[in-house]
Amino acid sequence: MAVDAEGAGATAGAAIRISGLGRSFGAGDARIAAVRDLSLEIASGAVVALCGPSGSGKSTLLHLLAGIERPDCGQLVVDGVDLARAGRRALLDHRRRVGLVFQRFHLLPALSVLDNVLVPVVPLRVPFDKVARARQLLDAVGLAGRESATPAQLSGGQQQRVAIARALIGDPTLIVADEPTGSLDSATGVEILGLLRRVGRERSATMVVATHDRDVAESCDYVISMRDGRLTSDGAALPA
Ligand SMILES: Nc1ncnc2c1ncn2[C@@H]1O[C@H](COP(=O)(O)OP(=O)(O)OP(=O)(O)O)[C@@H](O)[C@H]1O
Repeated sequence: MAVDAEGAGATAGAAIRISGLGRSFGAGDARIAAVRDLSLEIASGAVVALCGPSGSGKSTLLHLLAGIERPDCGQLVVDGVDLARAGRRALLDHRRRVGLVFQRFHLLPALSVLDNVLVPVVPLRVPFDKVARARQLLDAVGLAGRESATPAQLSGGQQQRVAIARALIGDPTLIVADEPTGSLDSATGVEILGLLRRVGRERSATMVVATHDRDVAESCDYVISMRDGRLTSDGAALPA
């Protein structure tokens, strides 16, 4: 199965090439194959929705893509690096190029909005002014002026905007979002996905979004579905 990039900003060639990918948990009779014999190509810059019932393996696939989990078997090549075989250093470098967005935002409650955005780059030496970049991103997600607020002072949608800014601070080439609208009402969810798409596109980032929400899935370029750890659909573009 192959998923192409649509629209501006895409570069030639697949950013993600997956072949015969497998990941299991547990042992013996309790062994669960969360991802099994999965093959897929996603071109750089594509925005892909990943659908499927609970337990079908979506989060596991996202964790594999992000380099948080290691595959048991198969190939998982992201920007030329096979994460199944990469050494520790290469895996760390990969993780730095991934922006993560979660359903429950995972903001640190004691930190200000600005400091939350800065968290991923605090330990890193980066070729830009971290604070200036964080402020710029907060502006881009519509939160200029709220830098000193704490997460508890923000609505759910605003907290997810902070999480999106945090995901972008390291200039990711891949954005992995696990149910990013799952804690939001549906209008806010579509708005947040629109924002994520816009900021992702501006950076030509490839984006994979796990979602149960049909509206969110339809707003992506492609929809792929999983069941029992396998892909069930062929990644055809949905009609506009
Ligand atoms: N760390 C783990 N240890 C044991 N089993 C796991 C682990 N992670 C995932 N699983 C199992 O793997 C299967 C796939 O889980 P996964 O979370 O990837 O599915 P999902 O499609 O993301 O589900 P949901 O939509 O509910 O988040 C499930 O049976 C789950 O219980």
